[in-house]
Amino acid sequence: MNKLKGVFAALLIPYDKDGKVNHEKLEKFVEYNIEVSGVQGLYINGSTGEAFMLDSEERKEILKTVAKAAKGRVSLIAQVGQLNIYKALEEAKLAEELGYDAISAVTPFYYKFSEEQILEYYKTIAESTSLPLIAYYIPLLSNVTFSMATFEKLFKIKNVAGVKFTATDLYTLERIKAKHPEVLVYYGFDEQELSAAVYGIDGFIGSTFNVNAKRAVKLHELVQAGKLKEARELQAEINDFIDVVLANGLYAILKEIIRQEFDMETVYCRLPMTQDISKYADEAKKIRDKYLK
Ligand SMILES: CC(=O)N[C@@H]([C@@H](O)[C@H](O)[C@H](O)CO)[C@@H](O)CC(=O)C(=O)O
Repeated sequence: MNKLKGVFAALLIPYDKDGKVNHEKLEKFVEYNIEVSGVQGLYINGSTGEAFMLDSEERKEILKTVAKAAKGRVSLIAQVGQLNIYKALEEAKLAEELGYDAISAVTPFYYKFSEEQILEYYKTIAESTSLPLIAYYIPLLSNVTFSMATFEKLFKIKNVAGVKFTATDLYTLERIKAKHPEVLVYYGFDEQELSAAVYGIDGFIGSTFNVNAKRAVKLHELVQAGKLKEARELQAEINDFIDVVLANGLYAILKEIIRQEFDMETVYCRLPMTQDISKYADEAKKIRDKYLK
C-alpha cells in the first residue's frame, strides 16, 4: 500500500483547439510532473483532467498514454467514476490491464441517488477488478454529502481501500482516520494540506501538484517530523503561489507553465471551459519565474 501514499497530481490534460486530446503533449505533461514537479503519483481522469466532459473512448486513450509515458516511475490511479456505470467498468478493467495501482470513482451525481444506490454503485465497480478502489468524495462539485455512517458502510465494501476527501469537514476527516486507520485517506484541497496532514492522512491529490509537488512532499515530511512551525511557513509559501494561480485561472496558468517548459505550441482547455488559454502566457511566465524557479 506504500505505493499509494504521498503526493499525487490530478493530471492536467492538453487539448487541441478542436477539443481532441493531444497525446504527444500529454506525454510531455506526464514527463514534467515526474521529472520537474516531483510527483509521487498521478491521478488520472479526475476533475482537473476535465474528464467529466470526455466520452469513455477519450478517457481510455488517456489511461493508455499515461501508462506508456509514466513507464512505471510513479504510482497511477485511474478515476473511472461516471453516470454510465458500464463504461466505468470497462475503464476499470482497462486500468487493471495497464497495470494501474488503483482505481477511483466519483460519487454518482446529478440524479438524487439514495445511500443504498450509491453503495451499490461502489460495490459494482469495486468487485469488477482486483484493484483497490478509492472513493472520490467531493461534495462541492458532486452535491453528494456522506454521513459518518455512510462512510462506515462504504469502507465495508470489499476492495474499497480509501477515500479522496475533497471537503472542508475536518471533523469527519479526523473521525475516518481515527476509527479506520487502515483506510487510505487523501486530502484534496492543496491550500489546506497542512490542516489535513496533522491527522496522519496518507496522501494528497490535487491540481497544483502538476507543477508544485516538491513543496507538498516537503510539507508532508515536515508534519510527519513534527516540525509544525516550518510546515506553517511552507504552507504560507505554497498559498502565496496558489493565490495568484487562482486569481488568474487555475487550469490555464498551470497548463501554460508546463507548455512553456517544453516550448510547445498552444494548448487548450475543453469546452465548455474557457478554451483558449494563450492570453495567460505572460502571467504564467511571471508566476513560474517568481514561484517555481
Ligand atoms: C475542486 C477542485 O478542483 N479541487 C482540486 C484541488 O486540487 C484544487 O484545484 C486546489 O486545491 C486549488 O483550489 C482537486 O481536489 C481536484 C482533484 O483532485 C481532481 O482533479 O480530481
